[in-house]
Amino acid sequence: MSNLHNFLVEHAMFPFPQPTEGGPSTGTTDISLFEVPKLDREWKAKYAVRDNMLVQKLCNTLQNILGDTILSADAENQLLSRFSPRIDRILLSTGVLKALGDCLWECDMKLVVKTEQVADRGSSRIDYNLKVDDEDGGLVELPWNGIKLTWTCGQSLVPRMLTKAALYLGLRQMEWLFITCHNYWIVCHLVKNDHHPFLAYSPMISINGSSAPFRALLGAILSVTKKVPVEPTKFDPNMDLDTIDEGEDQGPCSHHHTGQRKAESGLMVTSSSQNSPESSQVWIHLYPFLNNMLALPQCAKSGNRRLWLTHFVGSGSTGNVWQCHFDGSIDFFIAKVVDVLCLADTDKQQRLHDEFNIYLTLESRQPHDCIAPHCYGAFEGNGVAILILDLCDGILNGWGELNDSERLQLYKMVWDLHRIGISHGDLEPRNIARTREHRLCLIDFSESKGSKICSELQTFQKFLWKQQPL
Ligand SMILES: Nc1ncnc2c1ncn2[C@@H]1O[C@H](COP(=O)(O)OP(=O)(O)OP(=O)(O)O)[C@@H](O)[C@H]1O
Repeated sequence: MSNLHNFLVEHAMFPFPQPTEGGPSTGTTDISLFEVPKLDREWKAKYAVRDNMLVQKLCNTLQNILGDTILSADAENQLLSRFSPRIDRILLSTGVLKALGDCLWECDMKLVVKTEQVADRGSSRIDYNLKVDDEDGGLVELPWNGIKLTWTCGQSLVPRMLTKAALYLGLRQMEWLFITCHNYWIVCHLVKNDHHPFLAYSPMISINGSSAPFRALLGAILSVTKKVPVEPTKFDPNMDLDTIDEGEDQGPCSHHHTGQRKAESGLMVTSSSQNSPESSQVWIHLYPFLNNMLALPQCAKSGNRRLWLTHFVGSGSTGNVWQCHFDGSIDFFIAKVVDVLCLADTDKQQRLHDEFNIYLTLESRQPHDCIAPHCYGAFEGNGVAILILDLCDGILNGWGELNDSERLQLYKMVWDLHRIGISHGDLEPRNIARTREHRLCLIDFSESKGSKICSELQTFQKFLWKQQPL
């Protein structure tokens, strides 16, 4: 018979590979500053406080909860098979989950992996979303997720990353977040408090020869599910999260493509509700891309250039797509929004720039509106880049929806595109839209390239006519 807590102190360790083995993560979570207004007051961290003892506090909580829980010889052998020689440390594999599940089992709790969204086109989202059986048999939403934020070893904790972690926690109404980067972990705790909710964060801790990261993780899970509070972090108002992104330092990605600040467009954007008081609305000033020659729609020209993102349409690998309208107008448009919060977002930003260049080419041709929705320009502001387009009625769900004349119309459209020297690069039904004038058009030029060969056209012909002659 041995003691579960002592067992964990001795065995709950991860391997410590060299940076070349696997390398640091460069993924990032998909969190938009536009989501800020959706945060409930108590979940919106306003400050960040470094707590050097945070991990230790979690380990102490775990020790208190486990007390002298005894392991039978069988249970010990079972756990040893999970923990020896080392726990598989990669969150995207199941080693950690199995080890956690076994420990919770010893505490008469069952771990259920609810959803698992693994890396998507180089951008890591939520790795795991877990549930634990609570004592009454109901399911508890487990506020723990391992996520990967862009953070290279040795880099100090940049405020921008903390802002993102705080947003992530607040939007998902979770208290704990474990950020991993190669051999290091950072633990974040959202401390809810009506007067000044804040984010407590640990210094970077190494997994080298230490079982503390795993114990802290289990401590966070058990403290929530068993409702055992962790020793509080002292509030310190020195680092104000709300003002972090203001000022001249616009972060690593800003002006990446332009190298200089552009003239302000007078355009502002928000996802705040129009019913919310002015004081709680979050507005971002927008600056046109340097090569933006396109004019805003007529309804935006009469003075008030405020853009309201009103309805979330969908998201893709480049960014989030919103329905929007200008102040005082009932004409709806589409805004394709890319977060530019950290270096890993530069890839998406580049895709938006490339897509905008395609729209510029199309807009300079007549009749441009046969191929794609009208584009009204591309802009960037604090942490975002945005493309404004005409709103279409919907997208195709499959090629089978097309009648004969639509197939011809579409084929001709792609033919025209290639004549201009552009290949779309992603001709799928989801990228074919129906306009409000009941025509078809192509959307999503984020994979488009200049093209000399027409293999895309040949493949497309096969899609449409299933290899039968025209
Ligand atoms: N002009 C538009 N009108 C209406 N809906 C649109 C428009 N543009 C995009 N959408 C919607 O938003 C979704 C995502 O847009 P889009 O495909 O441009 O984004 P993406 O990030 O480039 O996606 P992908 O991962 O396919 O490359 C589309 O599938 C469509 O439903």
